[in-house]
Order: sequence, then C-alpha cells, then structure tokens
Amino acid sequence: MLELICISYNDYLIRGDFKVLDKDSLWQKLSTEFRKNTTDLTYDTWIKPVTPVDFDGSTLTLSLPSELHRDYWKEQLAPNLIEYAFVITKGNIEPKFILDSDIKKEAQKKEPAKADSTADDQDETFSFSKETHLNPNYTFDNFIIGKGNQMAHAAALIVSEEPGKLYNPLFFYGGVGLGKTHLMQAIGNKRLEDHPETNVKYVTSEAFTNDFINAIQTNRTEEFRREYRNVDLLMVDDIQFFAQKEGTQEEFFHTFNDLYNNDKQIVLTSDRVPQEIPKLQERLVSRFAWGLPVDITPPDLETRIAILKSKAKLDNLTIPNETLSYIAGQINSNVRELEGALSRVQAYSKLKNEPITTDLVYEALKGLKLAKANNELSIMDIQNKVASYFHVTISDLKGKKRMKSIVIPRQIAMYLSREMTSNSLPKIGKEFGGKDHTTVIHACDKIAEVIKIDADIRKEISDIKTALS
Ligand SMILES: Nc1ncnc2c1ncn2[C@@H]1O[C@H](COP(=O)(O)OP(=O)(O)OP(=O)(O)O)[C@@H](O)[C@H]1O
Repeated sequence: MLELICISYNDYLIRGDFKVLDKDSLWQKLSTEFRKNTTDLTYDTWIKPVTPVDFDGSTLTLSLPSELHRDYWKEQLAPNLIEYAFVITKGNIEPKFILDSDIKKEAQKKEPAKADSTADDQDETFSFSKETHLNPNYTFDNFIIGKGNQMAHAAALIVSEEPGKLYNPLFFYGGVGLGKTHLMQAIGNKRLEDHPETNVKYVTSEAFTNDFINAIQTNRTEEFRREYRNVDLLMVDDIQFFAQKEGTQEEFFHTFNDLYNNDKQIVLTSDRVPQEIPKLQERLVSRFAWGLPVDITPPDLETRIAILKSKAKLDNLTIPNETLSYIAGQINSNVRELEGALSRVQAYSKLKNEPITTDLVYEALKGLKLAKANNELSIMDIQNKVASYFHVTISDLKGKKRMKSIVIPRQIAMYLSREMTSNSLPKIGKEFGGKDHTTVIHACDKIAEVIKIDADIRKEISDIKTALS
C-alpha cells in the first residue's frame, strides 16, 4: 500500500505517484461519467441530489436525501461509481452513504454541547451512548413479543432484573435480523435505567478482538483486562466471529471465568449454537452451555404486523391495517428486512407526495414482489446473505478489493449465484460490479477446488445454502 503523503496541490492530494482528488473534484468527475452513461431522468432523480461529504483517499462519503436514494445507490449505482472511480483515480474507492437528515440531526446534537466537546466526541457514532455503546432505541418497550422470541424475551427480562443469578451466561442464538442484538441491549438499557450505577459493557466479538490486539500491540493488556473484568454486565454480540481466533478465545476464556466467578452477568449472541461454531475451544463451548441457551426464530404473520404497527407509530406514520398486513405478507424473512421495506415505503410516499396505501406499497415494493412471485432466488438475495454472513458490505462483493477477507466471500457469492440461480455467467459478472464472465468462471472453479480440501469453507457454504433455501 502506498503511503499517503498529504501535499495539498490545487484540488489534488498526492498519494505515492497517484493523484488523489479532493471530494468535490472527484464527485464532479464522477457526476460527469454518470451524466454520460445514464438517462436524464436517472441523473436528475438519483445523482443530482447527492452531496459529497468526505473523501479520505479510499472512501468517498456521499449524503443522500432519502432512504430510497440510499437503497437505489447501494443496489444500482454503487458498482458503476466504483468502476468510474477506478478509472479516474486508478485506485479502489469505496462509496459510503449517509442521509442528509443524519447530518442535520448530528449538527443539532452537537450545537448545545459545542463548548465542552472533545476530539473523542467527534468519533462517536450517531445516537450511541459514549460509555456503553448501547443504542437507546433497543428497549423492552420497543420489542414486540411473538411465538419465536417469547422465551428469549422472558429470559432477558429476568436477567435484567437479577443479573448474575439465574441464567449465566444467557446465550441467544438464531438467524440474521431477528432481534438478538435488540434484546441483548434491552437488558443493558433497563439495567442502567433501574440501577444507573451498574457497569455495563456491550461489544461485538470483533470489537473485543480488536481491543485485545491493540492492547497487545501497545503493551496495555493490563488495562484491557481491567476494563473487561471490572464490569457487572458484559454483553458480547455475534460470538461466531471468535471462530478460529485462538488468542482471542484464550483471552475471552479468562475474562469469562473472572466475571462468572464474581457473579457478574454475561450475555452472548451468535447465529448458531456454540457446538456449531467452527474451531471454538471445547472449554468455551461447555461454558456457554452452563447458563441458558435460547433460540429466536422468525416472526409469524401476526407478529410481523405488530412489529410494523409499532415501527409505524414510532415514525408517526399513518398506515391502514390492511396495508400493514399487505407489507407483512410480502416480507417473511427477518425483521431487518421488514424495517427496510417500511422505510422504502415511507420514502416512496414522500417522494410521490401521496399517503401510504396498499397501491402505493405495491409500487414501492414491486421489485421485491416480482422476485417472490417467481419464487426464484435472485443474485441479490445471495449477495445479501453472503454479505451478512461474512460481515462484508455489498459494495465489497461488487468491488475490486483484493483482501482475502473480501475475495473469498465474493468468490463464494459468485459460486452460489452460478449454482443456485439460472443466471448466465455474463449476467452474474454484471451483477458483481460489471466483471467479466471469465472472472466468474475463475471464482467458481476456485471455490469448487477449495470445497474439496477445506472443511470450514465447506461448512460455511452449506450454512449459507441452508439459510437461502
Ligand atoms: N421483536 C421485535 N420487535 C421490534 N423490533 C425488532 C424485533 N426483532 C427485531 N427487531 C428490529 O430488527 C432489527 C434487527 O434486529 P437485530 O439487529 O437485533 O437482529 P440480530 O438478530 O442481532 O441480527 P444479526 O444477526 O444480523 O446481528 C433491529 O432494528 C431491531 O430493532
């Protein structure tokens, strides 16, 4: 990787021997490419309203006026942007999308606190509390109970009232977007509301791993241990990502023991039972089963309608009951997609300046509905699943980054698109950021070979296939 030598030069920065544009100049050049290659209507609707916010040499942050714009950019325009940017800068540029409303909200929030703000404050993610990293919206009040999550909900409530006693660790497992994180954080939020003195810590397993690696690199392992072992309630999300991380597992084992022996509460989530997490140490598997492992399954129709009703109320949306039932009937996979459908509908109604009716919803969700009616798995379904399984973005799958952590998921997604859909090789290539069909053939051959010798990848692919079928 070439070093960034920050020499300001008109609108250029110089990186190695490449010229790197600043955000406005880069965006101007990209807009010109889009104007050349799209219709006036597409340009005026989707590209013109975009504002460049930041460009750090590898990520271009763009602000968009609505959720609908964001969906459209992610699904349709991002691959073109990556390609145009590659031609312009000779580098891999990733787009990042934020909403104009988030920028406004953030500006308003910062305004009163300006006087005592610090550099650290500026790094905080929107609306997340600095100390605990809890999302304040993930509460028991906002959580709709249905058949698939009632056990998990009951256990969570008990743990929030009597941590460290009955179910330790509490272990939620289940598919993507079913509310594991929400429920876990609801425990933390309630505990803090009832007992503000409680020391609560929420991290993803990746954040734990990164903290640990940083601590080693900076000789601060003692500090790391003090931080993690001095809490009353530790929540670690998505622990399936501890798979194959020997050193982190070792450290987590000691963290776990320390907290457990001191009657501190541990809450964990994973997309599968501990026994199925590849290369998870046996002693961790058995410890995770000490408390209560409880699964969360997808919501039935009634629960989906109730969830939609509650989200609509939170967003002050007026939606007739039959329209809510219609939306709930269209999306039966997970709650995150249900929320996505609702925000797509909301944005569509704003754009058209019409009230939300079943007809309007039909139009807004047309693309999703068509895929469902044909009952065919789309390449997009596969990309979504693979991206969430490996925690990469859709842009990663469509882009050109050569890191192993991205290349393997990309090749797996191409392989599955070939295996599980009837799309031609050129069509698959096109859906992966306009790649040539020979790249797809190479990916398919590569994965077919790897499957023969690598049991972990074989298992991962089989998990994704099961989730897709
Ligand atoms: N029962 C529910 N009631 C209200 N909202 C819900 C419910 N279940 C899930 N959600 C919402 O769905 C979204 C996805 O949930 P969450 O992130 O908790 O899922 P997850 O199971 O942790 O997914 P992942 O495995 O991808 O991390 C969140 O916005 C959450 O608030």
